[in-house]
Amino acid sequence: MTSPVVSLRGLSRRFGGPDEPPVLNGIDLDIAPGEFTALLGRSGSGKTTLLRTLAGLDPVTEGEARLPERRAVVFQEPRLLPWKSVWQNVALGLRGETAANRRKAQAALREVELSHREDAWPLTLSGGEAQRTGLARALVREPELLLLDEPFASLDALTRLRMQTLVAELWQAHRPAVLLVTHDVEEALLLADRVLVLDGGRLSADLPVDLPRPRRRALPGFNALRVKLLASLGVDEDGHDAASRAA
Ligand SMILES: Nc1ncnc2c1ncn2[C@@H]1O[C@H](COP(=O)(O)OP(=O)(O)OP(=O)(O)O)[C@@H](O)[C@H]1O
Repeated sequence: MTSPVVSLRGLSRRFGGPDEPPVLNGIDLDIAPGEFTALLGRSGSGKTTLLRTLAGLDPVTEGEARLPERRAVVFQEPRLLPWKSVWQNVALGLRGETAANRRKAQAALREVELSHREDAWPLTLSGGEAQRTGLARALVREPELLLLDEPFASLDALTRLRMQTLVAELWQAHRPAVLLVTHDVEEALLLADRVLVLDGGRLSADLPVDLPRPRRRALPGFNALRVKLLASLGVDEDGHDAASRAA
């Protein structure tokens, strides 16, 4: 087996004192090069905390984390610098607005279909355009690990569908390992090879998604996986809390 691009062993993270339960509690996880992984879990289960550790933004205080050098993150809000143009924001991924980096930024903007907005100011962009700029800024680094923290959550439904397709295409073209944090079970199944569920500080499910690509909701097996994942999140098919229904 090729060696994993990410390897976590016994990773724990606590924010409170020693009496507080840890947010992450002894996580073991390997992610293979090029693997598309989705991370689900209830609100407050620690998804962003895990993503920030993989991004190298938070220190590892308990356990071990082996991470690749080239990592890039796209957050829910695009976090663009308003005083820099679109291409200059993309070039931030490269450190330095040289002619060569400008060409790389332009190539990344072509890939996210935003060439026509290269000189625009971030405040004039739509939500979808801003997120595509964020994606271009991540891609331009040619990351081995691309971390996506609910990148479509604040977009309207149609833009969200377009962005999901774009991310699937970019992943197939560049093949970084991806960790996508999402609340959306269908989004996880449309994009990922593997879905993890975080619960009580541990990975409570690790489900392979062996559906053919391009993915569609109408594929045989899609709904069965959806129901299985919802169950591992403690929700039944209609969105009811399984525990409260059983009571
Ligand atoms: N810097 C911090 N200081 C103190 N507590 C924190 C910090 N960051 C996260 N937490 C706590 O850790 C827990 C997990 O937070 P996290 O944001 O990782 O959850 P999440 O699964 O991403 O939630 P959501 O789905 O609502 O975004 C929460 O209880 C949160 O309050």
